[in-house]
Amino acid sequence: MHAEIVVLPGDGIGPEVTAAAAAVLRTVGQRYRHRFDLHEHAIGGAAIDAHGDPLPEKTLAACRNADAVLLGAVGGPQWSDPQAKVRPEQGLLALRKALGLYANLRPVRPHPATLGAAPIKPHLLAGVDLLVVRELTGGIYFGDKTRDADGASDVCRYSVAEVERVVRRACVLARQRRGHVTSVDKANVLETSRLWREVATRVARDEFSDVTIEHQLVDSMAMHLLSKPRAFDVVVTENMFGDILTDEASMLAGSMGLLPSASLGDGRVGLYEPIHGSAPDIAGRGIANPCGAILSAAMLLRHSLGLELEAGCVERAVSAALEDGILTRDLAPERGVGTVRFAAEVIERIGADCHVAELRD
Ligand SMILES: NC(=O)C1=CN([C@@H]2O[C@H](COP(=O)(O)OP(=O)(O)OC[C@H]3O[C@@H](n4cnc5c(N)ncnc54)[C@H](O)[C@@H]3O)[C@@H](O)[C@H]2O)C=CC1
Ligand SMILES: CC(C)CC(=O)C(=O)O
Ligand SMILES: [Mg+2]
Repeated sequence: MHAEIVVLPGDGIGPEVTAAAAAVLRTVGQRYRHRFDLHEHAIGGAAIDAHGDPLPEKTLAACRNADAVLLGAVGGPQWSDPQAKVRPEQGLLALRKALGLYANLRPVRPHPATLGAAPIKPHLLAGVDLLVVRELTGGIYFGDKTRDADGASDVCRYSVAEVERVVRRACVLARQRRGHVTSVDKANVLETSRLWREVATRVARDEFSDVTIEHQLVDSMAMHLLSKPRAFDVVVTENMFGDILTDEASMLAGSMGLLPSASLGDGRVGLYEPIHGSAPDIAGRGIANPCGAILSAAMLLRHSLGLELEAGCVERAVSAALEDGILTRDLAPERGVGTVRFAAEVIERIGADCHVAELRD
């Protein structure tokens, strides 16, 4: 197949991890005879520096015309002045909104080889396999923001239609898994959460009789996620709660560097990015964990290009590298390898168990 893939490296460790994921995509293209054309464009702080705009027109146009978009991360202290008129993060929020990517899929499946790095008892982690579906284009991140001499405000708003579509997406995904959805809100306090709970209850009851739904308040969910993570299958929640709960969930896997994501809408283009940020504290040192970015590339192969078998090859190559004890420094501080070496070890293992002829038969 032929696919146009836009790569948005962004800031901090973004360029380091996207280089690793792009190398993996090129390898998949060569081994399985696909033509993947990768084109880099600017976003975030790098785009502010080069063009004065965190999401230049040219970048947005390229994303709209692509088959899929792979992104690293945006942001950093040099663009974080409270007085700044434009911020890198605005570029990413605007891109998600412009492409209508309302469902952010964040799978959490701790690998046995990284359990030792997780600050949670290993017996609680065996068999954990959950999928957080985070609403991505509504809520408090997108509401009006005001500031005056006395204070500031951020408006949180959800429409019925916004809740319906993301809950539907979560229920469809649950059907393909273990058939259980946990909807997370703060319905004891927030009006948007009372709406969320009503709509989620109705959608599940009226449209998905084969899916069970339960409701959890976000504060106790933060606790349950660590004390009984095996209890969850699909977790659906609003934008900010999903952002926070998935950083927490990365500790089930062992590092922020491990978790991938896919952002999908009803349109053609999907956006794929690790869940972590630009990690300024380790940027430029060649030690970032590229797993989240590489596994995001696997999600790109699956969800945007329909290449399920190739996606599986990449996921198994990452697993095989971890099983063979190849770990980055976030997981093995004393003996960990760098970003480039980890990517090379994954690339070496791609296709070890899956040759082109088998894939095409
Ligand atoms: N999607 C995006 O582009 C996101 C951007 N950000 C931005 O990133 C900047 C830094 O934010 P932080 O709060 O520090 O969050 P962060 O996710 O960048 O880093 C949190 C901690 O995790 C570590 N870490 C993250 N990714 C890693 C990886 N791949 N390998 C090894 N260690 C890793 C970092 O070294 C740091 O100690 C901010 O400007 C923030 O706005 C934050 C989250 C998401
Ligand atoms: C706009 C981003 C910085 C928000 C975030 O932390 C994320 O999407 O994970
Ligand atoms: Mg986040």
